Amino acid sequence: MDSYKWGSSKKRYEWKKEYENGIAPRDKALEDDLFGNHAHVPSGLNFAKYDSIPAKVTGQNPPKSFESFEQANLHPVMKENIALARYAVPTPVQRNSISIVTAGRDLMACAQTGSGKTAAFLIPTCSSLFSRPDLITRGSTDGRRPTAKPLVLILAPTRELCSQIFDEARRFCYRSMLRPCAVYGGAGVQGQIQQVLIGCDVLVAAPGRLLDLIERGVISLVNLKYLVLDEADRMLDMGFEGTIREIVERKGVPKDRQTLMYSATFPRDIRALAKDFLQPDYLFLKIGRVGGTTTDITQKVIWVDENEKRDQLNKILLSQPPCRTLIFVDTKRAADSLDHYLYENKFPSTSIHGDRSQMEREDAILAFKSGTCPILVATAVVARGIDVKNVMHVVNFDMAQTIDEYIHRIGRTARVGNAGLATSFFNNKNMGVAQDLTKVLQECKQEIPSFLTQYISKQLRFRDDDDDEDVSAHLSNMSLGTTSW
Ligand SMILES: Nc1ncnc2c1ncn2[C@@H]1O[C@H](COP(=O)(O)OP(=O)(O)OP(=O)(O)O)[C@@H](O)[C@H]1O
Repeated sequence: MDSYKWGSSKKRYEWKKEYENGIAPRDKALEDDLFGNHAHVPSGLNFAKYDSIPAKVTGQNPPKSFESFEQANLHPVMKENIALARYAVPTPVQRNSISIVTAGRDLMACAQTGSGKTAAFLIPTCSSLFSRPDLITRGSTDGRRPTAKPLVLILAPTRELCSQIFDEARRFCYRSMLRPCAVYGGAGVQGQIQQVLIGCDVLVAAPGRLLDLIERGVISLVNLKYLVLDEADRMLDMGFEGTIREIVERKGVPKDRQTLMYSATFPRDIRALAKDFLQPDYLFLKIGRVGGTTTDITQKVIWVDENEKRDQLNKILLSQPPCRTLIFVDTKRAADSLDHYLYENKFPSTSIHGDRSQMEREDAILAFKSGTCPILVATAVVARGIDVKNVMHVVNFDMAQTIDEYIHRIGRTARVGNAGLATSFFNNKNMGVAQDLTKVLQECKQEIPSFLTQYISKQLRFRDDDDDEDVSAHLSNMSLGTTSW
């Protein structure tokens, strides 16, 4: 177990004092690890189409966005790292987010899956700190127990997502003084403590493990400059809200930090709740529709009764050229059982769910990424944020129970302008999502199967897509019981 290489202990650039008066040297081996082909998700033919998606900023005096990374007011080292990552042009969420964060404003941002939200917060926050060596602290030398004092805290809902954002942070902090770290449950806590005590300026954390390390006195948030909630609507829903409040409101987080929130979906009631954490003059950015998806995904919905699902899946997998396929099921047991079935039928599959040990979870993602097991059976644990190149097909073996969950799941394919396919098995058990699903299919001009035609709307209206100032009004109407949808 000790010799296992956890995601959180991966190598990062180690700044040395002697670099202070010059330029930090390159580290060729690390550069290959961070920016080599294996780490690169090439943008697709439809990348240019991002420009046609309307971007809207709501709030007082928003700063102007910019056209190219060159025009943005970024540190030269950050510009080099962006070039190494092969990002030629910023996506719309990056253009707007970088200028808003650089202008010192709080932000709630909503943009489609796979459109570069991670870099939209890492680039401006880290870049602004590259020129602030005065803020960086390292363990005390006076014999007292050292405490890590991060300047940037990124909270994310799953261990896999923390590990992935940590990888991005290792890229964007390359050749800088900032040392990124990740803490999340399941992985060896001692190794994580060792790492944060060496130096921890950018911390990617799952809420539970972070709270534990704050309570042990290993991490203190008193120096925080930026608080980022990735998958913010998930971080503020019932499962996490209490822990987030505990961390943000009762653990010494400075009131004058900047707070940034990102997601592809943002239900109106959660947006209203999110205001508790934002400055009153925060800006609300939406690229396209809140909760919308990309037209680069071909969405197929087919009727399949429960007892026919396995046969149907078998047929689909055999009828398509072998490609990286992610299959979602509802429960941990279903994941185990379907993985077993596929394995017995000689498909190269593996599976991931919350009852697996963290070692098994990291191994499953690695096998899927490397292509050793190009079929991954998963529960919702990888529905959000996970970015694996060339996922060509997402199958909802068990249909998602909410439209937002559906949007995140199918968003594992067709990332950064690539095309992808999502096939959903639908039957009597899924009628609860029929109306919202039909709207999404209509909006994206997808084929609507005969069993959904009764839900076709003459006028498409989406309840989460109003601008942010409407949210409070909506909530008070709701409490009066006058909401009509
Ligand atoms: N400007 C860019 N040019 C090219 N590729 C980019 C650019 N920005 C981001 N990418 C790549 O796009 C992919 C998707 O980015 P990211 O995971 O941040 O998307 P996201 O919007 O957070 O998606 P999700 O909502 O699913 O979490 C990543 O592989 C990232 O490296």
